[in-house]
Amino acid sequence: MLLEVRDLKIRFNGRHSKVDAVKGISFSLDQGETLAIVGESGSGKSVTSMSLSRLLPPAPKCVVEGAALLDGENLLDYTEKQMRKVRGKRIAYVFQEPSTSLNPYFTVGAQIEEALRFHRDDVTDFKAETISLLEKVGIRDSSKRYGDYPHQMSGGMKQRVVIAMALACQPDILVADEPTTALDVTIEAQIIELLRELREKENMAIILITHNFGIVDGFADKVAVMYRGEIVEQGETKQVLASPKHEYTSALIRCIPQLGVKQRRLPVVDYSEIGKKEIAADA
Ligand SMILES: Nc1ncnc2c1ncn2[C@@H]1O[C@H](COP(=O)(O)OP(=O)(O)OP(=O)(O)O)[C@@H](O)[C@H]1O
Repeated sequence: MLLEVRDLKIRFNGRHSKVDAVKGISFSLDQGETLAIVGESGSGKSVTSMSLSRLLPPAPKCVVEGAALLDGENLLDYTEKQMRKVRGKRIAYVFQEPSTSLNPYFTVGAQIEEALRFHRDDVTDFKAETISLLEKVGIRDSSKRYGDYPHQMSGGMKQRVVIAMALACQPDILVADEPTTALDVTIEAQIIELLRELREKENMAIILITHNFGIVDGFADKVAVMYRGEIVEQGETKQVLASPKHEYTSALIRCIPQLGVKQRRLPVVDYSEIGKKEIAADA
């Protein structure tokens, strides 16, 4: 088992209030496997993924309990120095908005090279490796685009550059947190296709965080559905899609737009209907 998260709890302590953002969740990930964490805004998906690299504010503002075992070692017990060897190198992130991950004052080539210099002792020709990474993520004319600044690229291209930066570190786990939300639908499909290809070529495990069940089908091996800080259902994607056990999962699946099916408007999730109970087997 590459990653095993056990009874993870995350609490934010404000001056006047406390938020239990994650209430004891468990999941696991094997090498080369893809897990999708699906849920609506505020359900605790991002803080879960950020806790794995300890990117959350320190205690007492944010208290994280439980265990996140990477190859059997609990990341939550790591010192800051040990953690620096995990970030990027073992767990890398691609966030929603590529512009926030790129520095506008440096060329994309320089930014990928910086990641290589920091994380890879085996590379000697940084420029050549950068150009080959740009090619790998599907950027045409990569030797020319190497010298581009982020503003000279489209949103989809910038997200490809961010993915190249993540790949530069050869991570075991790539966390893609809503990687296509800021992009239009055709570009979304291309980025998901790129992640699918890379997973196979690089044998990376992927955690895809999304509110959109539509991009999970055919991409993720397993899915965990989060609702208000809890995983209400998890399992093989095909199984969950074919016969969801929880009302919230069914509601999310009903929101996937279907090609050829005319819908005046998307269904609305009716929260009054969502309890802890599972759907009856014959429902
Ligand atoms: N730094 C913080 N301080 C206080 N509360 C926070 C902080 N970060 C997140 N939270 C709270 O934790 C909860 C879970 O947030 P999280 O960002 O993980 O949700 P999410 O499911 O990823 O949603 P989104 O897709 O909108 O990012 C929310 O109630 C949020 O307000």
